[in-house]
Amino acid sequence: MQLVVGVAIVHGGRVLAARRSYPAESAGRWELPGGKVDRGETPAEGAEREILEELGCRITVTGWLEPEVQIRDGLVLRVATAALSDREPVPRHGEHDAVRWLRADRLDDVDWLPADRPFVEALRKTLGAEN
Ligand SMILES: Nc1nc2c([nH]c(=O)n2[C@H]2C[C@H](O)[C@@H](COP(=O)(O)OP(=O)(O)OP(=O)(O)O)O2)c(=O)[nH]1
Repeated sequence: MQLVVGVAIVHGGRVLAARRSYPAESAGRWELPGGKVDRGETPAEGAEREILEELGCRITVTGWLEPEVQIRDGLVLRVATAALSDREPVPRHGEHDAVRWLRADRLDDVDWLPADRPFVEALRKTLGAEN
């Protein structure tokens, strides 16, 4: 079973969503940036490494959201909440072609990947608690 970590970076009462540029079936849809946790890495270490690679910024994992969602055979998604530790995230390496900071009342504005949808209500609560 391969674990994928999506990271809900929360800052100023908003969460960062990223638009995938590939593969074709996911292109144009939105996700929480992150990726596959490597062997020998904790999920939090994987989250911090993927965000540094994809967005060029450091984060600190602050918690985990329920539930755990099967993306497809052999691939499971967990979502971490995280705080920004330094500069603003900027997409690099072409995996994402846009990012947006969404407030609680804007979470439905983007077309989330199916596996991310079960997390939207938990995200709304997390952001509501920040305000
Ligand atoms: N990162 C991320 N991936 C997600 C989310 N929701 C979702 O279905 N996925 C899927 C898309 C991909 O099929 C898979 C993660 O692959 P990835 O391409 O982000 O991971 P990676 O950077 O480690 O990938 P790789 O190129 O090394 O295979 O999980 C999400 O919120 N965040």
